[in-house]
Amino acid sequence: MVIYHRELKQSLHTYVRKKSKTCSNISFDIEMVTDFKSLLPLIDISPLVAKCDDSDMAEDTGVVEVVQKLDKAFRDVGFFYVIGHGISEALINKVKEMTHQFFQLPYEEKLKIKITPAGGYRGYQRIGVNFTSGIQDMHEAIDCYRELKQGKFGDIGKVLEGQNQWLRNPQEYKDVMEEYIKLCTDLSRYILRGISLALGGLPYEFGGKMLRDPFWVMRIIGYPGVNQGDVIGCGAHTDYGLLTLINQDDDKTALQVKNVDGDWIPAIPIPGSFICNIGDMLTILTNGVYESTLHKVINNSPKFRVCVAFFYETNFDAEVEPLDIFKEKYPRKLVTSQIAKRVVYGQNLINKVQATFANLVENS
Ligand SMILES: N=C(N)NCCCC[C@H](N)C(=O)O
Ligand SMILES: O=C(O)CCC(=O)C(=O)O
Ligand SMILES: [Fe+2]
Repeated sequence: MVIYHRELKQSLHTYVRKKSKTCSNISFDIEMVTDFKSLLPLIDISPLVAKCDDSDMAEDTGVVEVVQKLDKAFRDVGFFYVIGHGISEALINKVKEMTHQFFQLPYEEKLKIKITPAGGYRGYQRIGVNFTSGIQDMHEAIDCYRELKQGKFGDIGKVLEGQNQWLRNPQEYKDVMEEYIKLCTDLSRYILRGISLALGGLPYEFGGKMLRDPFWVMRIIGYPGVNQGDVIGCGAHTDYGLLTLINQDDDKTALQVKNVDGDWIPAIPIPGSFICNIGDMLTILTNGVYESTLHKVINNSPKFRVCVAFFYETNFDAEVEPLDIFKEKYPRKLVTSQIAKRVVYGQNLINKVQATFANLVENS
């Protein structure tokens, strides 16, 4: 069952607009916006961003409040809206505008940066190339990965070696996206510090050897509009890494998140926000305390929808397993989880990529 309340959406938007007009320091009370059953929680993380590099951040009352909200959001839903993140709404919007422009180019033009296995699975894929659980996804996309130094990770790394591909159309697309990636990387690191505190650790529990040199993935996605019925834009899945930051179009609701009761909650867009969610590697590191949540995309609007998803990951060669501190604090949590208890991040990623693009043949 999909819970979708027009009134709820209306009131959420009015609430956000009113708040942003009346307060310069926007602050939300999560409970006023959501009950965790029909809408995702919303957290203003500005105190965390402000104090992030202070050694005494854990004593700040603003930080403590954010941390409590993060803990509740991640235990109950695994998803939340991030506001007060410090990335300008102008940049967030520019990224989406340029992405719309890219997808409007003629097909032949987009094919100039076509994804191939030999090119490290980087670049443009037409609608229907991507599969989730064996079913075709109705989206086109550009896939990008952090640069992998040739030979650094042996045979595992080789699969993803290649250059990210960009058309000079729109002109400054590459530069804007690279700036955006940098800011998203920083923001993810800040949120991770909050998560570390939320789990009862020090801010830097995730600074150890698995996370010193974090990998990242970015998917620039376009979902065609439809005139009737539900078309699966992306089938139900959990994300593979640590944290995901989703930047989606403001004017259509398409992403749906499964809640604890098994209902699909619509992730109604909130302008200027990111949606942040947990990936499988965080589930393993936290010994299963924070579980990655199933989500899917159905764009049933007649308009083309874009989403830019940034995935913040561990080191490429990290052997990911529960951190000792969380094993001690939360024993036996992972025993009940569906997720493996130990994986090599890069190998796990490659298995996913190869399954997703099983039908992609060289030179097609
Ligand atoms: N890097 C991430 N998380 N990408 C998410 C894509 C999810 C769908 C993919 N076809 C799959 O089957 O997993
Ligand atoms: O389009 C969206 O809103 C989310 C896409 C997504 O879940 C993914 O690429 O992993
Ligand atoms: Fe996802």
